[in-house]
Amino acid sequence: MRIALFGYGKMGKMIEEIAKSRNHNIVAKIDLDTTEIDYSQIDVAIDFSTPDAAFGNITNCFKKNIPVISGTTGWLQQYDEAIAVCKENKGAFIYASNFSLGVNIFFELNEYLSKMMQGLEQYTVHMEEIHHTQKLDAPSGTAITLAEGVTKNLDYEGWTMGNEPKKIPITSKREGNVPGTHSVTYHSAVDDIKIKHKAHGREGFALGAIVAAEWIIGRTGIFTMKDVLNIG
Ligand SMILES: NC(=O)C1=CN([C@@H]2O[C@H](COP(=O)(O)OP(=O)(O)OC[C@H]3O[C@@H](n4cnc5c(N)ncnc54)[C@H](OP(=O)(O)O)[C@@H]3O)[C@@H](O)[C@H]2O)C=CC1
Ligand SMILES: O=C(O)C1=N[C@H](C(=O)O)C[C@H](O)C1
Repeated sequence: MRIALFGYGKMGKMIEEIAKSRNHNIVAKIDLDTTEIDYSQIDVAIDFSTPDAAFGNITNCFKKNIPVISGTTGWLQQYDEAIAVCKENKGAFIYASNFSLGVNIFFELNEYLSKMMQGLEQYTVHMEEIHHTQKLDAPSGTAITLAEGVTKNLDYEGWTMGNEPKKIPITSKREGNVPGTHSVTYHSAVDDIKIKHKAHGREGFALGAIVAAEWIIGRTGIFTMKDVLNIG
């Protein structure tokens, strides 16, 4: 596959390493300073850039009929608009707040647990995410997906980083070089039930993005990692 990397930071570099080990070619590394892109050389675009850059990068690829794998978080207020551009151009797209196999299993576990907690009014849920200090967005995209998983089954209306009634509280911590730790806790007066995922590095995110890129070639439509991994 001829891959274009939109964003050549921590994730872009990790994806390059794993892509090469799977015999793919990196034909473009697009960063803030890039002035020209030769779209004719690209089979698939992988975007791990910034909240401000993602929408433009993704929709420009759709307009050039290039399938897109998007891992950038913090830009989802423009998600519906991006989907419209994708559909207009009969494109192919996967966005995931987290591409690792482990977190996608954790997403399923989170939904299953929230279903089990239905009717147990003595428990309240809260979430915590811990990431490195360079992270631009908070809460993490993964924490937002976890909160959305809980609201499917329990009587909460979204999430909050403060203390609002009916919303799931999310605490965001920024520490050193932490690649990503997420936990979901159900608290009662007598006990806590807690599930946790801890990434040891960025390899799992990068491998998942490449597996998604391999999978999307030749397909048209909007997909998720559930389609790619066939889990749940
Ligand atoms: N879905 C998932 O599994 C994961 C998602 N992420 C998300 O991916 C994103 C990137 O993370 P990470 O690699 O750690 O961040 P980095 O800051 O290390 O890298 C982002 C890169 O994007 C570049 N950039 C800035 N503007 C543009 C532009 N217009 N076009 C292309 N690139 C641009 C930055 O360049 P410069 O430094 O010059 O500004 C930088 O090199 C974040 O949103 C993060 O939350 C991260 C890990 C896993
Ligand atoms: O910025 C990061 O590093 C990460 N971002 C994603 C998120 O916001 O959930 C995924 C992962 O946790 C690492």
